[in-house]
Amino acid sequence: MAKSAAAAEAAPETVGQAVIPLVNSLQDIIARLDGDAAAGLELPQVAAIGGQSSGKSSVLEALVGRDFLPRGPDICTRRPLVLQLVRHSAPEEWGEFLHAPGCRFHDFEQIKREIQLETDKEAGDNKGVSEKQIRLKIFSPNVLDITLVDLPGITRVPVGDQPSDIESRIRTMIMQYIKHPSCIILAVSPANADLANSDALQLARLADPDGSRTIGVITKLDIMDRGTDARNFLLGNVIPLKLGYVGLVNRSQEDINFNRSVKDALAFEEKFFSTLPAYHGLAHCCGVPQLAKKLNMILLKHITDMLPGLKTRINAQLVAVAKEHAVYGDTVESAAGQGVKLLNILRKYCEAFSSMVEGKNRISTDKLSGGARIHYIFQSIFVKSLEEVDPCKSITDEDIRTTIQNSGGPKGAMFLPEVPFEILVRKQIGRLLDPSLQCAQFIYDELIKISHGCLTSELQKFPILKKRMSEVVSSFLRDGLRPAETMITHIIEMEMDYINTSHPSFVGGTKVVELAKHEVLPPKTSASLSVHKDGTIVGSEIQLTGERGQKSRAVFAIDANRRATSDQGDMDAGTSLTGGSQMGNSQLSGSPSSKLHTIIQLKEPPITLKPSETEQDAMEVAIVKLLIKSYYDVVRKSIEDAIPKAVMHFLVNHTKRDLHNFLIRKLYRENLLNELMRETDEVLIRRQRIQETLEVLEQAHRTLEEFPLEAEKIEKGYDLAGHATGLPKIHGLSEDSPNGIYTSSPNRYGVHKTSHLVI
Ligand SMILES: Nc1nc2c(ncn2[C@@H]2O[C@H](COP(=O)(O)OP(=O)(O)OP(=O)(O)O)[C@@H](O)[C@H]2O)c(=O)[nH]1
Repeated sequence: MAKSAAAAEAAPETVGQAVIPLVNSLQDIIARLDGDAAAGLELPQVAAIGGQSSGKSSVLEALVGRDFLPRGPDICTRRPLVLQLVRHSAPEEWGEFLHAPGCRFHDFEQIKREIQLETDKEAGDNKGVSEKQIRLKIFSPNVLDITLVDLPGITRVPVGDQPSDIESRIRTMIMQYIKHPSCIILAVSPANADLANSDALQLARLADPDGSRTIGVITKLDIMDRGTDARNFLLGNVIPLKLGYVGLVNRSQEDINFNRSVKDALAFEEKFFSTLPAYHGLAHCCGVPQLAKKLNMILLKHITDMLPGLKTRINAQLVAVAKEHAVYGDTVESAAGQGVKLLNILRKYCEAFSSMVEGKNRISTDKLSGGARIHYIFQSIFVKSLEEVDPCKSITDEDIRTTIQNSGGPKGAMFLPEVPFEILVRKQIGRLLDPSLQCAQFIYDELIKISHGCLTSELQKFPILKKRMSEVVSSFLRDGLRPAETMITHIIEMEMDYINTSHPSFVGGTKVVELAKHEVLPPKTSASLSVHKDGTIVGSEIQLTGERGQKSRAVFAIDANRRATSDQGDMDAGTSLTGGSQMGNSQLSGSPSSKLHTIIQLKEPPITLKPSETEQDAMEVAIVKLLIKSYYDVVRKSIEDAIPKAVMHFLVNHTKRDLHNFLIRKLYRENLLNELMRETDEVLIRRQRIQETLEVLEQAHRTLEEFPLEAEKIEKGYDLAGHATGLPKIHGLSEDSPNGIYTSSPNRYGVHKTSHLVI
C-alpha cells in the first residue's frame, strides 16, 4: 500500500486511535487512586503466558521493538512485569518505574538491570518467584499505547529457592491476571515442543473457555525439527482458536549473546517467512507486525465494549467521593464564618433531634426508632407492666386482718373501717413510684440515643465540637430528667395523700359487701360476681355500678370480742398487733373477788401477737381486698395517663423546645469558637486526600467525556473475523510501522494490502 493511501485511510481511524490513549490515561489515573477507589476498574491488558523459556519476554520485546527485558535459557521472569507503552511526540525514549517515580531510564540496558535488581530484591537471587508486580512505563514516539504483562513461566520442577508447590503457585498467579474478562491472553507456545500439549493453551482455556480473548502465539518456528512445520497449527487445524494464531521467529540465545539488533531480527523473521514454502500464503498469521495488528484490533473492540460500564463506575465513584468531599467542605478561616458554621451545625442538630422524635426523618423499615421507641416504652412497657400488677399480690390475708385490728385500737373495730383500706392501698400506690421513675429513665436513655444519632456527618470535621456538644446535650437531658422525676414523685404522692373513695369508678359501700359475701360465704347464692375495670360489678343475679358520694365505711359490725391468739411469738413485727389492739385482746381470767383468795396470775403477753381467724375475718379481708383492687385500678389508670404526660412535658418536649437555645448559650461564645471549630490533623489529611481523589476522578470523568465513543464507528473499520470488510484498519500501523510498534522499521510483507485475518 502506498503511503498516500495509508494516509487517506488514517482519517476514519482517528476515533479508534483515541481509544487506546484513553485507556492508558485512565490506567494512570486509576493507579493514583487507592485500592477502594480503583476496585472494579479493570482495564484491558495483554498478558503473555506460557511455559518457562517459551519466549514470552521475547514476544513482548519484539512488540515493543526494543531490547530491554531480561531473557535467557534459565528462568528470567520471576515477578509479573506490567509494561505500559506510552506513545508521545518528543523524539526521546525512556523508561520509568513506578517504584522510582520521576527517575527516567534512557538506557534500555539499565532498564534491564533495574528489572533484575528489583526482581532479586523481592524474590531473592536464587530463582525464587514473587507475585509482587514491577510496573514499568516506556515513553516513546515509536510505540502504540498498550499495556503488556510479562508473567513468570509455568514450571514443573522446583529449582533453587522455589517451593515444592511452585507449579501451582505460578498457575494461580497467572490465573489472577488472565481470569479477568478484560485481559487479552497471549498464549505463547514454543514450536519446538509438543504444541498439542501446550501449557499456555491449557491455562488460557481455563480462563477463557470460549476463546474470545486468547491469541495463540507460536515462537521458535526457526528451530523446529527438520521436516516439520507449524502450518497446520497456525491455521487452527490442531487446536482451533477464535482469534487464531500468529507464528514468530524471535532472537535466539546466540543472537542475544551477539547483540543482534531488533531491526536485524525483524529482517531475519521476514526473510524466514518469505522463503520457507511451508508458510507461504500465511502472511496474515506470521510475524511480529501481524501480532501487533491483531492485538490492537482486539484491544480496541474490547475497550469499546467495556467503556460504558467503566463510565458508570467512575461516575458512581465520583458521586460518592463528591459527597464525602462536601462533608469536609472548605476550611473556614474567619471568626464570623466559623460562627455562622457553628450556628448552622447547632440548628441542624436540633432539627434532626426533633425530626427523630417526631418520626419525620428517614424512616427505618427494620426496627423501631426515635419517637416510635418512646411510644413503645410508654405503652408496651410501662402501661403494660402496670396492667399486669396484681394489687393484692404482696398483701397477705393476715396482713389485712392485722391492719384492721390495729386500726381499731383498744376498742376493737366496730365497723369496717376505711383506715385499714387506706393504709394498705396507699402502700400499694407507693409501689407505683419505682416503675414510673424507671419509665422516665428509659425515655432519658432513648433521648441520649437519639442525640447520638443526630450528630451529623459534618461534625466529623470538628471532633472537639462534637465532644462538647455531646456533653452539653447530656447535661441538658440530665437536667430535664430531674424535674420529670420530681413531677412523677409528686403525682404518686398526691395519689397517696388523698384516697378519693368518691371517685366514680371506685366500687365501695354495700356493693363491695355483696361481692365479698359471694366470695366468702358458702355458696347459698350461686351468683358469681366480679368487678370490671370500669367499676361495674357483674354477676348473674346482681349488677351494681359505682356510686358517687357513697362512702365505703360502717357497713359491717365487727365482733368486739375478737380474740387474739397470744402464743405466736415468732411473727413478723410489721404485721403484728400493736398498742391498744394488744390491750383489747388481753385475756382476763377470774373475777375481782378471787383476789381475796389465791392470786390469779395473768399470762405475760408475748412480744408479738397475731389475730385469730373467723368467718367474719374472712369477710372483712375479702372486702378490703376488693376495695384495694377497685381503688388501685382507679389510680393505675390515672398514673398510666399522667406519667407519660409528665415525661413528655418535662423531658421530651422540653428538649425539643429548649435544647437549641441551651446549646447556643453554652457553645456559641467568641472565646470558644476557635477551639470548637478546630479541625484535627486527621481531618486535614483526610480532606486533602479526598480532594485529590476527587480531582483524579473528575479527570477520569472528563477524559471519558472527551472521547465520544461510538462503537459502531470504531468497529466499522475493523473486522476481527476478517471476511467481509477485507482490510482491517489498524491504528498506529502504517507503512512506516509494519510491526505496529516501532514506526521506524522497514516495510515487510505488505499485509495491509492482502491480509484477511482468519480468526
Ligand atoms: N531460536 C529462537 N530462540 C528463541 C525464540 N524466542 C525465544 N528464544 C530464546 O528462548 C529463550 C527464552 O526466551 P525468553 O523470551 O526469555 O522466554 P520466557 O518465556 O520469557 O522465559 P521465562 O520468563 O524465563 O519463562 C531465550 O534464550 C531466547 O533467546 C525464537 O523464536 N527462536
